[in-house]
Amino acid sequence: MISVNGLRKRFGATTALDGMTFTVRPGQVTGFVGPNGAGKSTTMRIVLGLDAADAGEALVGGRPYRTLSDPLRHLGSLLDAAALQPGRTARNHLLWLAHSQGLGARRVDEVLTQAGLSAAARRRAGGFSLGMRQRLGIAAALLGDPPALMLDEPFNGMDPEGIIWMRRFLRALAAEGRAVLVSSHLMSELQDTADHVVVAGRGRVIADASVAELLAAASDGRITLRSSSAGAAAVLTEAGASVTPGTDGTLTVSGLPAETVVAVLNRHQVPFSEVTAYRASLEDAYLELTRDAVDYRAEEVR
Ligand SMILES: Nc1ncnc2c1ncn2[C@@H]1O[C@H](COP(=O)(O)OP(=O)(O)OP(=O)(O)O)[C@@H](O)[C@H]1O
Repeated sequence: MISVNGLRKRFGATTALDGMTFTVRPGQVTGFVGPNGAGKSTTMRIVLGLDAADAGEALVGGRPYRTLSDPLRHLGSLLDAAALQPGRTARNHLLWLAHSQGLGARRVDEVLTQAGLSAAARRRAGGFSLGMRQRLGIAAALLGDPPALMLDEPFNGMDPEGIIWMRRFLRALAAEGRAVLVSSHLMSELQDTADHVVVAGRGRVIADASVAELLAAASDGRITLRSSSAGAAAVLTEAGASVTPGTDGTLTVSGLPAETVVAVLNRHQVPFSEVTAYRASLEDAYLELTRDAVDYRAEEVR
């Protein structure tokens, strides 16, 4: 288990962390998302003892990371997949890490297989694509067979096949009972992967909930329907609903139960089809939550 309690951190005039607090539970993939500058990397660096917090604490299995005598057996981490010696082969890179922790070559070969890198084990890591470097980073994180994993943007640079592999792999690691924290810019990457999501903004937690809860809140009892009649939006608005036209000819309706929507359209003899409960995506939920916490946003195109 990883717990982050009231972390505060300033860099000069910038407040990077402003009371960041959350827990990463065993047996779950916890997504850690938020706009640029939300404080995700700073939080992870503090968990690993690479930065010192001004206040608060971060614990791994109940202890500060710096006090662990064999840390790779407690927490595996991937912060920067590009950080490796380009001249070393993948296997030698892992052997070097393994020896520093009293782990043998057999474990190195196991994690190379797990990460799908056996065939590339004797190639120089400097020639690896970003996706392969991510796999090598994951292999390194797994060396000590730790109960907790913390991965910063592991989907970065992965091709579609790699993304599917990574999703399944993270799920399997959580199913083995590990606590898995995964940061990402793209909420969509975490769909079908994360059980739980911590949304950060401006150095603190904006939402900390299960994926099911987030989706239910963002769906908010809305329904969608399809109608070719221009009158549909008008009669529903008049009946008290709020209506948003979609780009695909659908209307999203909120503020009225489905039965009332159907009754209103029938009463006004407005043709319609496909009345369904609106299902928000994780991306929708995220955009709604972070609307006020984004530092940099492109001007809307008019
Ligand atoms: N070493 C540093 N010196 C000065 N400012 C820093 C430093 N590290 C982080 N910051 C600032 O702290 C804030 C939080 O940054 P952090 O990298 O933790 O956010 P993030 O959520 O990981 O962002 P991103 O998604 O862009 O990686 C930002 O405003 C950033 O500019």
